[in-house]
Amino acid sequence: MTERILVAYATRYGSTAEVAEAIGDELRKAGVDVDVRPVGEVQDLSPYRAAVIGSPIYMGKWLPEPQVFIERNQQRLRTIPVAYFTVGLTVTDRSPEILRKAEASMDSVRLLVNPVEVGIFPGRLKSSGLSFTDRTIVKMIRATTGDFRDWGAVRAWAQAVHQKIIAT
Ligand SMILES: Cc1cc2nc3c(=O)[nH]c(=O)nc-3n(C[C@H](O)[C@H](O)[C@H](O)COP(=O)(O)O)c2cc1C
Repeated sequence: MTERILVAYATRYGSTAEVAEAIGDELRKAGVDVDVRPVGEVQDLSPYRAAVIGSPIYMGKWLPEPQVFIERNQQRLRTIPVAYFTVGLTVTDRSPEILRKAEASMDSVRLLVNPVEVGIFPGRLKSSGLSFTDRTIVKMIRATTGDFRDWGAVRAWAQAVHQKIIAT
């Protein structure tokens, strides 16, 4: 079987795409071929030995695209190791309650395909470039803007995922 791994992601403002690229880089360092793709561009899963799929959280939920992708491809995904990652701002606070809520954003996809690993990472919120609706929500909830991504944690997680994949 091929050693190629897919890292597929959804993003609205690019921060999850960069997390996906960092995961891809780390897997490449471990010696595997990796494709990092927006989930909407993935047509065929047959080349892949494993898949890492991630989304940012918006209003407590994953974006729809990766959920639809997992639902559509659940049969194939159930035959290979799959890992999920979630990017959100609340999880800069690593308290159990906050992490449990962030975990809940993956409940529906976990029911479809059980992952070998999950990762929850702090993201980035920019003050400019947001859609009108998102800007309004950010103002309303007085969200803190900034880049809280922890590249060390992302890379360590990618290494752990690689270990799980080769052990499966
Ligand atoms: C309108 C809006 C709603 C958000 N809702 C949540 C949320 O419910 N939980 C959370 O942890 N982060 C939330 N965030 C923060 C995003 O998950 C974070 O900024 C993420 O890094 C964005 O990813 P992207 O740049 O790939 O789109 C929200 C951000 C916006 C703009």
